[in-house]
Amino acid sequence: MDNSFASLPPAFYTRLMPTPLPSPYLVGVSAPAAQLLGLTPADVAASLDVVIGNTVPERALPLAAVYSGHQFGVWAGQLGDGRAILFGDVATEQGPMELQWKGAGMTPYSRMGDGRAVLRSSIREFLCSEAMHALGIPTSRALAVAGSDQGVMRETAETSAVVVRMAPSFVRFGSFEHWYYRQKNAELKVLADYVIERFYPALREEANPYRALLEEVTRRTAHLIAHWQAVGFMHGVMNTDNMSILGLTLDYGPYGFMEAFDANHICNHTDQQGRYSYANQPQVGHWNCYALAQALLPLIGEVDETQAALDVYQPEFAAKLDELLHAKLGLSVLDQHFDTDRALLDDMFAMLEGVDFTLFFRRLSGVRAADASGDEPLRDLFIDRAAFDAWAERYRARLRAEQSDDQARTLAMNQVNPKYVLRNYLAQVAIEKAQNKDFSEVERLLAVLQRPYDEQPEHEHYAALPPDWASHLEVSCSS
Ligand SMILES: Nc1ncnc2c1ncn2[C@@H]1O[C@H](COP(=O)(O)OP(=O)(O)OP(=O)(O)O)[C@@H](O)[C@H]1O
Repeated sequence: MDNSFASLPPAFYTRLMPTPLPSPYLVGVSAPAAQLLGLTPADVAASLDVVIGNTVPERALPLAAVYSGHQFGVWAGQLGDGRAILFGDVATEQGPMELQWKGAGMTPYSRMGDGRAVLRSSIREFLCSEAMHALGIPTSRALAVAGSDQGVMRETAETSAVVVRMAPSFVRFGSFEHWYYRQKNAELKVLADYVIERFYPALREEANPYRALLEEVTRRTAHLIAHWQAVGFMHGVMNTDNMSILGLTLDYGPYGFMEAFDANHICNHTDQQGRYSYANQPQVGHWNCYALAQALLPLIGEVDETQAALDVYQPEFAAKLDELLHAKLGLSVLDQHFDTDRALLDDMFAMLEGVDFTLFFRRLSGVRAADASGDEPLRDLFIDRAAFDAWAERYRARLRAEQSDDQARTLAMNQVNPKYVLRNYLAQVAIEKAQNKDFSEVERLLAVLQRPYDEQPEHEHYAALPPDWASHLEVSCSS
């Protein structure tokens, strides 16, 4: 095991060891994540001491990286890996993957924190990382989660856990902001060169590789957020220290999937102003790229060039979202339908208010082009049936302009509209069982979420509307 990040000068991190936890137990393993590393779940289970951070793999060089960032729009100064420890990278068929423990103890960047993560939030990160991957959305992965009964204090007493997560890199926008705000241009350049060399080698040939880097990261971020919007994912804490330089979904905290549609929904109870609401995510993504642009300005050199790189955000986001929404509706993007499609989509979102987001799109594939005979299950989701009927007629008219027949379209739509997403209450059920040492639901739920587009008749209830008690669930930054 190597640690490429450790090839950077020592100013970028602090070498340290994880702090052991007593009597660890395995909570869950992701078989596909293990497979990527050439391991079986049994191999991972046999290495429980490594998963929890009590044993450091041979040749690993554990370290905590320094970064800064804007939190809720305000410059927060130095942050850094306060509870994540990078221990090395492993070659995989998708290129080298860095491995981190999250929750493995204090680091010099822990500030007021205890360096720990609770079982609840660790299960949420584990499940959602793998669920997002299965949905086809760029994300950090999670190999395994292990727990220990060592207590940690949050709003109430909870127990500790560690997630082993993986990504080609955990470098964040805030990693660049860190050096920019300290006016350390030499370090800024070292970091940018490292990222280009390792993750964007094609950009070395560009006239201005730093401008090209900004443009590419901006494009990836725009695409990532289009994916989030299309699947109804809300990140909850889109601070610049949670924005990946590779355009991955990073840091699963108080996230949520849209249930009863409300464009202004805020999934993070701590976010009282709704800065990170569903509707605001695209704009915040742009704002965050702006913060990165500011940090890269000394390397790019020209304000106009920097602005031009940033300007790709809006058109890239709009085009990607349009493409994804068209696919969700089983429509092709055709210029001659531009205006009707715009109106069809706008009116769809207006009509969707209060309707379950995931069920709506999944059931949409049952609509037939010729008549209303396939409408029923979808129509049942609406209180205002007349409004639905009127929209469905327009949708049908538009479907008739497509080449595809109903059957082919249904199949294609079911490949892009998931049946199973990680609803908060599903995670909650798994968490409560796990808190009583029953990890079977973590395993079952993970297996369901790893095939989100498949009909799984035996797991139909995982696709159902949330129960009444779920409306009282609140997730916050506390983790
Ligand atoms: N319990 C804790 N102990 C120490 N540091 C913490 C703790 N919780 C959060 N932090 C630190 O506070 C900052 C912001 O927290 P945030 O919840 O966004 O990150 P995180 O979930 O810990 O980590 P990551 O972004 O690596 O997934 C990060 O620098 C993080 O390391």
